[in-house]
Amino acid sequence: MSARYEVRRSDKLGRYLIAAKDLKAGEKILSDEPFVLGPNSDTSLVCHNCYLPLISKFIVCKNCAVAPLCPGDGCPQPLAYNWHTNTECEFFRTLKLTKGLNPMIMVQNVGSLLIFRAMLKKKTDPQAWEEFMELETHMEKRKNTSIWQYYQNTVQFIESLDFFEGVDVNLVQKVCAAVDVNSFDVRGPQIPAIGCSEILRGVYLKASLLAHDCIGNTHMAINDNNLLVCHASINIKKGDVIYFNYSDPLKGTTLRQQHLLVGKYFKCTCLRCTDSTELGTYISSIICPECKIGLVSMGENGDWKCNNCKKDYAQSYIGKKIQSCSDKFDVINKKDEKELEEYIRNVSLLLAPNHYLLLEAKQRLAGVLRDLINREPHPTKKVMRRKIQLCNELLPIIEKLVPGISRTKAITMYELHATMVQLAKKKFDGREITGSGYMDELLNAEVFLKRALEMLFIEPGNSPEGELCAKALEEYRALKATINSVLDGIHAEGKTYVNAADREEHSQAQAVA
Ligand SMILES: C[S@@+](CC[C@H](N)C(=O)[O-])C[C@H]1O[C@@H](n2cnc3c(N)ncnc32)[C@H](O)[C@@H]1O
Repeated sequence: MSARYEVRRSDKLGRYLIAAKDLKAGEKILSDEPFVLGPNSDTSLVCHNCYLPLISKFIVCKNCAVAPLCPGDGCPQPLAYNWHTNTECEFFRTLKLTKGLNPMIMVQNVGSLLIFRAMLKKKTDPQAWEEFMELETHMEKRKNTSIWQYYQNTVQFIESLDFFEGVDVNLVQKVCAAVDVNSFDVRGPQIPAIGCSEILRGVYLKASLLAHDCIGNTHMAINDNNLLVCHASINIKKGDVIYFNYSDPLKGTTLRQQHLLVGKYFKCTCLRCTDSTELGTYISSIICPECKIGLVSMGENGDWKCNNCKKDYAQSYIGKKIQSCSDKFDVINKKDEKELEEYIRNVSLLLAPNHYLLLEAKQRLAGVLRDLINREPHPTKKVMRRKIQLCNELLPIIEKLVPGISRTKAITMYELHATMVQLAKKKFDGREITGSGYMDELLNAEVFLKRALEMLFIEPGNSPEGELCAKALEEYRALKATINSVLDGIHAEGKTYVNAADREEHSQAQAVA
């Protein structure tokens, strides 16, 4: 396989990747095993072998008598990886004898486990360690700031172990910085009986070289074995920079920039960040309090201006208005349909129609309605119509901000198709639409399901999205069968089905004649 990317370096980006050849949307660019993976620094106790939370009790590894592990039958099998490796186990045994390392010290310092394991690589995998040490750390910007202070406990813990020469404050802080600047969120193992997972952090040496842009051109997936696979999300031309969006594309510029500045230490100057309308979505804008017609957006100097009456507003004034909408969102019950509807109604009077707070509320509401439709034996058409409306409102914005292959887009399209099919069936069963009308609606739904499937196909099989892909494929087969049987029904009545577009064309031609 010829190389798909090359490493380059610039003053602005440091090292970054470019396409070594034209890459098609959906084409694999790289795959990467984690250099290190572990819990966040603010974690509660987790099993040192599988990273499942240890809620009330644990056992201690029989060999080293140090590592806290899953009680009872042990870690759920099969395990993707044993994080408490033989090497670490022997190492802990030695530290127990020489430095008095014991399980309680590990319990107290579980937030430093990831850093400890990264440092252990210096002994166990010196070549990967060298590469890890080359990663961007922004050490100078971190020195003596609150983050430096925050990691002092980790420094003390690692220093107390004194497990190899040359361990000092700067080295431990550098490892903490390399993890902070370069790690990816990774879904931990599923917690039995609850079904959800903790979020872990993983450093991937190849993938961490990807530069950021708020309109990325890649799609990243990490499977249950923690393998990261990066695909092109749109066509990328040879020589183009390969970008990954480090931030949340459905947040406004101020929030994205804050996240990048605080966590990654740079100010993003991408096309979206320098466009006050954010590619025409007005995702951060509010309705002008003066003329009530225009939208007020933030210009480059940080001041806000209405695009209709041109009135200027101070950042503090607009900031307060958005903050009050955000505070209201924080306190509502996001599982309650009525509360979400009321929130959407109220803030729609203040915020631009695609404001990120409204988008989030609409995404939540679509999820609540999905659960309601799936739970109720006879969901109403009103609920189905509302869910379809929400998906239709969300999709064009997602399309603009995350062009090409996107997980959120795929899931929204899948959800849209599912409810379109359910609603069409209900209307057909209730004789509200004819066989042809039913066919029209099923074919419309099929378009969304096909597009969702095209995107879901690259998701790893052993991930929730991969499972959704398998489910969507089943539903695609079922939809095809329904379409064929509806078509048979039309033919049995001695009629032929003409699709909606052709019917329209035909009636226009007749009108002209
Ligand atoms: C995950 S690392 C990427 C690899 C890094 N360039 C290196 O040489 O190790 C993230 C860092 O890359 C730089 N970077 C990435 N994208 C950038 C961008 N769009 N503008 C400025 N700096 C960027 C920043 O220094 C950021 O903290």
